[in-house]
Amino acid sequence: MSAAAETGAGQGATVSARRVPRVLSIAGSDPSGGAGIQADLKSIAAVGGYGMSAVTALTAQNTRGVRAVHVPPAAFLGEQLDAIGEDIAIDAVKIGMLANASVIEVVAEWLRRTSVPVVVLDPVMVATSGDRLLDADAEAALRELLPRADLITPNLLELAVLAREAPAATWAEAIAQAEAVSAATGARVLAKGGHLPGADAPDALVHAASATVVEFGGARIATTATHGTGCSLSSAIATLQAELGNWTEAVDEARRWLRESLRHGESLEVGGGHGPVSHFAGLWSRGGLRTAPAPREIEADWWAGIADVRGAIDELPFIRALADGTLAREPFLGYLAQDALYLRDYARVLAEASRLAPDAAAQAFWANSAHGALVGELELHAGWLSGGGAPGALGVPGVTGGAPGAPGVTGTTGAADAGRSADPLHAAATFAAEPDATTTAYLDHLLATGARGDYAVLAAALLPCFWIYVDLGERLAAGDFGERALDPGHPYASWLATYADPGFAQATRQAIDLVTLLAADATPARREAMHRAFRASAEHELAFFAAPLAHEPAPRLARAASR
Ligand SMILES: Nc1ncnc2c1ncn2[C@@H]1O[C@H](COP(=O)(O)OP(=O)(O)O)[C@@H](O)[C@H]1O
Ligand SMILES: Cc1ncc(COP(=O)(O)O)c(N)n1
Repeated sequence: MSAAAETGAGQGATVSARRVPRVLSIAGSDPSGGAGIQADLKSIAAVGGYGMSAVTALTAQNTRGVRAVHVPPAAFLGEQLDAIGEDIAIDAVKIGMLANASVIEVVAEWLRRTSVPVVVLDPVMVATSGDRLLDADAEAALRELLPRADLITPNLLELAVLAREAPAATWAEAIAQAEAVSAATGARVLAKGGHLPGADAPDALVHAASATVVEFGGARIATTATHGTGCSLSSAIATLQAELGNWTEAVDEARRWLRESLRHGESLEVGGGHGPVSHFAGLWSRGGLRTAPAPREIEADWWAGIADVRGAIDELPFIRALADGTLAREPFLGYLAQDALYLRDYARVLAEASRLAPDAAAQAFWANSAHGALVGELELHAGWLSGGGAPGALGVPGVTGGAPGAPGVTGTTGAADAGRSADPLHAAATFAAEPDATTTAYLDHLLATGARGDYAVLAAALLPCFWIYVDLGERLAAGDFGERALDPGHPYASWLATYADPGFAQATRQAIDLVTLLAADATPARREAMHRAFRASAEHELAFFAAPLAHEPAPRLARAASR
């Protein structure tokens, strides 16, 4: 019982290689983790980048406020920047807290001699708590740095300072100030409405050179968790701009991510002041937290997990006698008769997998397997069961290692077939037997798994029939069960050849790849259900091989007399 399937187009196991932007944050440290480089690294990772950080200053702060600031010698920041820049290609830089004029000078000098495709500057001056994060006398130096940025992301108060005006009282005033700053610096300016009164928290991307203003509307989210929103937004935009190459799309996507993170911030229960946003809330809920094993690991685990079943199959008198040619004709024909019945329904279940398959390649694979099981393998069975001559001379029926899409059968296999039924499916003897309890149990398991409609679980249940047979066939053909199995005059040579066929091995490889890829992508619970179905089928395989030489079939239950 195996699916001698033709090799249809397989389920590719490759995951598309997306370029992960390498993003550097030049910013201050917030030990409470909500703002500064800590927020930046989380944000970069949350939107799909690889984060790096060069620390400008150390703050002692929490969600309630900043207690102290320590600025290491600016030259040491230069050392950090050189260490990173001399080794790593940087796709984007986000600049945050700069603390004082000498820090700004080091950053400006580094930017002058480093080519970075994306520079986002968040002109941090005052924390959400109201504490100063930039020396008052450093404003002039900061102003000189602005033209080096591609995008500047000031909050309302910072925008007013940069525009040398009073803080905007209306959104229209904020946009006008952003236009002025953009015109003066050449950079795009993102005006942010987080500090506006009212029910809305809009942002606007302003570019004076192209006279464009793109507004992003959005209702204000009722939350106290706004610590680090500016840091988080600017690093997310830098990352997304490196990936998407489009400022409007980058801002739009970053805002959607930030709003989702804002909604979940309070649930973190961090601190008694303005808490942080929950940077990974969306990822956690959509992707889960558990690690997933790779397909190759699943393959090794599942195979090792049925080592007991495989060992028991190897020891079966039926397999031993089949290998050394001492198996009597009766149990062999009994086995083939049950196998023919099995294959007929197995093909139905393969067809059900084809019906449920989510893509055309998998659909074709299962359909080909169904065809191969019915037509290809049954040719062998029909030859024997119809009493046809010496099937050992038949060669390999059914399994042709042809191109994808080619039918998985050989109609006839030459002169040696003479005397055999031309159409095995119509040969009266093929399905003449009654299914015994073992065959019925295996088929019930497969048919029920198919009826439950979970494609991944069904695919896992179908796998042992491929895998155990191909493994057995290959080891028999390699002489692992004795040299006699290699003898062309072996009485069951046609059976041995069928399951050692390279086309069958190739189809089995595809089935393993397809199932283990599904398992790797599944939730842990679903993967476990797949594994249970796989294990159950393997146990049925053992029972199926044991049945022909089991001493006595289990006594039939006496029917209750009906009145
Ligand atoms: N309560 C809120 N609801 C929705 N968005 C907000 C809220 N608070 C801030 N934002 C958004 O967070 C980002 C940071 O804005 P803002 O708070 O103005 O800057 P900063 O953190 O630099 O002071 C902006 O996109 C702003 O619209
Ligand atoms: C080290 C550091 N950098 C920046 C901010 C600004 O935080 P916010 O984004 O809430 O304005 C901060 N509080 N601490």
